[in-house]
Amino acid sequence: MKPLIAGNWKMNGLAGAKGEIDALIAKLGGSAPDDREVLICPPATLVAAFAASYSDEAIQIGGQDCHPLASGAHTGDISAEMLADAGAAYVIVGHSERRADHGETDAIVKAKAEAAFRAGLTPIICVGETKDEREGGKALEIVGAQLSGSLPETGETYVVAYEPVWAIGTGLTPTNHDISEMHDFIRSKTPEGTRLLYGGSVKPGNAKEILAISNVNGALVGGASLKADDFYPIVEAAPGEM
Ligand SMILES: O=C(CO)COP(=O)(O)O
Repeated sequence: MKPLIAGNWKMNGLAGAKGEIDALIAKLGGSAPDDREVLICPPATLVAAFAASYSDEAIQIGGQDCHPLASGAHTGDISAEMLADAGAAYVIVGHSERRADHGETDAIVKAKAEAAFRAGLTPIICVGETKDEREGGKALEIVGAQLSGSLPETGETYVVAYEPVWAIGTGLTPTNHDISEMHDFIRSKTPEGTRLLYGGSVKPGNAKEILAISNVNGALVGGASLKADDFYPIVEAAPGEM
């Protein structure tokens, strides 16, 4: 399988940030190498413009969230169909910032993943434990429960991102042993061929080591995806086809 290096821009980036993608593509020599996939998930306001600009480039565009329904009276929300219509290929669902800030349950995350399939998008389903849960020895149990509640049961392909909440934006990362243990665990709970991403303080300095861990098939990168100078070395650090 091809590793997937995905950038989650969160609520960052105005139209001028397109320059960072142009710079990234220039560093990549015009397009991402054939043996890895590169995805940028910008704020919803930029999805259509970016998807139109890069439709011929080997960089994909994704959304950061979607509503479970296709349309209706849901002020401020965006459906998976709208993201697909705007040119997105992927959508992140169940990010811990949405689970925490918007009360998203596993059942809602699962409904969003199913909405992504309905619209022809590939969902990136996020799971991860808090600091207290990790310190209490409950990381596997918590992630196991999130997986059983959030993963769709259809045979369609999805991506799982393991993002320990305490590692997001903190500069902290689990040990290689803990990442390996968790990814082996997630592998045992997901269909063969499912790509498993690690996310949480992935930086140019630690990407190579993390991406070399078995059952880590890519990264979901927050802060370090905003600048081409930081994101490019992470894309390059991924091993080729695995
Ligand atoms: O939440 C993340 C990606 O979805 C990770 O964020 P950071 O890379 O900034 O820690």
